Amino acid sequence: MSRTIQTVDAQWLKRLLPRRPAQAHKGYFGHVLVVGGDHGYGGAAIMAAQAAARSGAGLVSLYTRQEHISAMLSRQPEVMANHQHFTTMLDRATVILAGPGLGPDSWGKALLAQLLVSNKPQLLDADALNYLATLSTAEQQQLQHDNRVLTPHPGEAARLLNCPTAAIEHDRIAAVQQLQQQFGGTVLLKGQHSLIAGPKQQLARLSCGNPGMASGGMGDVLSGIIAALLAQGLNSFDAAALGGWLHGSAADQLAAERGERGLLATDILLPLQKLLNGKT
Ligand SMILES: NC(=O)C1=CN([C@@H]2O[C@H](COP(=O)(O)OP(=O)(O)OC[C@H]3O[C@@H](n4cnc5c(N)ncnc54)[C@H](OP(=O)(O)O)[C@@H]3O)[C@@H](O)[C@H]2O)[C@@H](O)CC1
Ligand SMILES: Nc1ncnc2c1ncn2[C@@H]1O[C@H](COP(=O)(O)OP(=O)(O)O)[C@@H](O)[C@H]1O
Repeated sequence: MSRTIQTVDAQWLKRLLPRRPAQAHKGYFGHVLVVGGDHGYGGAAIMAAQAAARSGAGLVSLYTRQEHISAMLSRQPEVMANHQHFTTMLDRATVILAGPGLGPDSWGKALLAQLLVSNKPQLLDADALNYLATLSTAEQQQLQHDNRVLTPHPGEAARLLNCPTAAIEHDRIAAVQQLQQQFGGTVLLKGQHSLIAGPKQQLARLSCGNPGMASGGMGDVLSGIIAALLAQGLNSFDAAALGGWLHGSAADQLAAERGERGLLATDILLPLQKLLNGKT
């Protein structure tokens, strides 16, 4: 069935993120648990946690390798970082973000086996997607749920659909819809004019973003933004679409001020807070 393509714009922000109630406390805005950062990849998980904190989540925790804990705390002490008590951390979280820097090894796989069966809202990126691609169709179907966001780049999308990356890029609309049908929830297919397909036949396209964003860690920051929006109560489609718009619009502001070349993923955090609050 063909879906109408919606364009995400600033109106979505007004509609989906109204002013906070005056009596609000941190418990109103959810608790994101970031799971990632195997040896050598701590930065990805740290950037995702930092982006979630900067995007309005009430609380953010990070489960990672012991060697990354002090880097996280010195960079952003608001994040609760731990390398033990995974089950307790999973129980306390309201939203799970898994994948950035998680790696392909047994450490990450064991964590995924535990968290994928949770029915809490989830965002899966990077190595969590690569793991999903290794499961049988029956296992993939068993793990589907509507409040889950998958954020593949075209290389990851190709692994999920078991086809060449060129086939994804050849027909991105068909690819995002096929991913959504096969894996359920919402799928955001990254790249120029990212596409978002949701569980109720929704389809949206971003017109923001620029090639300055082609730098390592940019997707990790996107995952943190979307997870924070899930934590604030948005459904998977709205969180992915609005998160993608905030991410691309922040990058466009930076590119207009400073140019595209040399844009870094953590730079996105600078304009992000103003954008989130409707101040451009
Ligand atoms: N600071 C840190 O700690 C950082 C850590 N990171 C962590 O590193 C881990 C590996 O993640 P990754 O994305 O680099 O590896 P991977 O999926 O194998 O991609 C390479 C392959 O996929 C393809 N491909 C990639 N992008 C594509 C695109 N847009 N469009 C099309 N194709 C694309 C590409 O194909 P190529 O074009 O090169 O032929 C190549 O085959 C992961 O844990 C991540 O979280 C990163 O987040 C960076 C910052
Ligand atoms: N040329 C481009 N135009 C618009 N957006 C882009 C472009 N290149 C990259 N991006 C965006 O930057 C992000 C890159 O994510 P990803 O490939 O997962 O990076 P990483 O794995 O390094 O974090 C995605 O949100 C993608 O849509």
